Amino acid sequence: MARPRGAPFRKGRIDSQKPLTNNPSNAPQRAPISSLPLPPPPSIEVPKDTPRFEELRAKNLVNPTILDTLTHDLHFNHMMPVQAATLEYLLQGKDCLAQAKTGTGKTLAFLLPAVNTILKNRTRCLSTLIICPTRELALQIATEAKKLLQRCPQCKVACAIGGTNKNAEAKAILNGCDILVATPGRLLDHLSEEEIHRKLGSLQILVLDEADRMLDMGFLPDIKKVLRYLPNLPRQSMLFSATIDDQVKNVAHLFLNTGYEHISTIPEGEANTHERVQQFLVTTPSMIQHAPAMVAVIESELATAKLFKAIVFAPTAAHVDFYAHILTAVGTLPKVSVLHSRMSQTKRTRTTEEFRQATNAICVATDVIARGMDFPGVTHVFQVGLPSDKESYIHRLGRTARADAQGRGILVLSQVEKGFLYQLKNIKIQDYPSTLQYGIEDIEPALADLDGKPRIYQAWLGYYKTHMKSLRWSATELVREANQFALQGLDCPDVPALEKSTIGKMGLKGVPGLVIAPNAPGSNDARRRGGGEGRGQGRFSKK
Ligand SMILES: Nc1ncnc2c1ncn2[C@@H]1O[C@H](COP(=O)(O)OP(=O)(O)OP(=O)(O)O)[C@@H](O)[C@H]1O
Repeated sequence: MARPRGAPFRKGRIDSQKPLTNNPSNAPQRAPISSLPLPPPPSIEVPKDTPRFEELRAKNLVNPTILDTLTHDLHFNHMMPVQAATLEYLLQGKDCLAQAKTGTGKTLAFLLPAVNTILKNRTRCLSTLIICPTRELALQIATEAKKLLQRCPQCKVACAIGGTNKNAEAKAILNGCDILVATPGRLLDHLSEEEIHRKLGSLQILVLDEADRMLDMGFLPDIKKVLRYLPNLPRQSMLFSATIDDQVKNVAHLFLNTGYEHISTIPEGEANTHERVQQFLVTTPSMIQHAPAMVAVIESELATAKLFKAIVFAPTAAHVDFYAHILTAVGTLPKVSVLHSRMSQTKRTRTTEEFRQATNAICVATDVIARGMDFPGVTHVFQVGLPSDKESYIHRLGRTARADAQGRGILVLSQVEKGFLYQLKNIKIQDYPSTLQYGIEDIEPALADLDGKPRIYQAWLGYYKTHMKSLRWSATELVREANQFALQGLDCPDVPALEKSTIGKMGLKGVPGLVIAPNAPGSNDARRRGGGEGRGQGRFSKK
């Protein structure tokens, strides 16, 4: 049963073994987070049956300086399986499409051959172009490349990502860099400048990280445009991802030389999530309980965890702000931060860095950090509400249990969203083992000072509109659910009004239950037609 309406926000009270009662005095006592001893981060255990990097020295395949960096500075001794499977092949300059589970060292698998080529035939021109989907990932890859090149200060790494000073980026490229790590949009901006375009004139290596994302319908047109800018010279191309779909296989030939290898370290039919990640499902009666269920399951996990560094994934930036507000209001949880694309790049980069350094923390985020991000020591991944697709589920989950560490993944879905589980065949997800008690009343005090409710409502509507088919909802049902979410889940006094143009863009024109913003052209028309679309007319308000 939920906390009585209006009672104070519950604090740290879930016993993962026992159901809760309403009485806060029954809540198990937990030491404040700040007083918990902090064990060291999980150690990285690389399988010992893979070859050692030193074997590449004996075979004279890698520049000795790079090998010294790997083994002495970075303390990498044994290869990870994907490195063992691809390195010798890639070090010979061949092309490949490579697939390996999340967090298993794909970055080094493409960086090592790239860096080796740079040192072998340094042209003083841009030699390697690495394209990836997000700014954070580009910055991370650039950092990894710099680590690998730490004994070669003459080699430079630059980034071209959106949201930053374009002139400063252009200057770094024009001053001479060996590796450029870029996101597609900003890269195209730069390439339209003749001088920068010329810098790619002797490109030797092209890498598409998160290849399935880079080659999906969203990014493919831009990537094809980039391809047109590249010199018509022999080059080595490498495509890497944890998930490779048919679309990638269909278009891979546009990027890879004929005869390329498709190397996968995931056996046919095996799930591409790790056995090391225990995966659980929390089912809520409806979507309005997503937020209170999230609080309850986080508290439940926290009660038994020695360390708690969690990412909470939410469908939209507005959901992220909403969930972060609710989690912050609990008061007893580790520090909560947010990451989404509506933030300034400076803030995004600072938050990413702080979360990277943290040992006990919660980061609420959109898919902006779902792929590739290597935050050390993430113990839990929570996914609240429908993930956009199976790949998103897998990549988000892959933020924990990296490089052989352990982790837990918890998916919170409402009854109506559970059809999504059919997409996750081969992936073992158990029902959450403890009884959780929660109700919308639990979060009501926090809802009272929640800003931007209309924005959250609109984002909810926009997100679930794209999933109507899988939810088997008509437009009317979608709006009915959205309105219930606004009135009960967000505690709005009335259904928030939407601009007529927004309704049109969503393809929801004329759907009953929507409220058109007052003064917007059309709202009066709608009333004249007897559509009942005015704000707070009773039909769509609480009272
Ligand atoms: N041979 C190695 N020995 C020890 N640690 C390694 C080795 N190779 C990579 N790592 C570490 O493993 C972690 C995960 O690597 P990486 O980020 O490259 O994974 P990934 O496969 O690219 O993941 P994703 O699919 O999420 O993009 C990193 O912290 C990296 O430094």
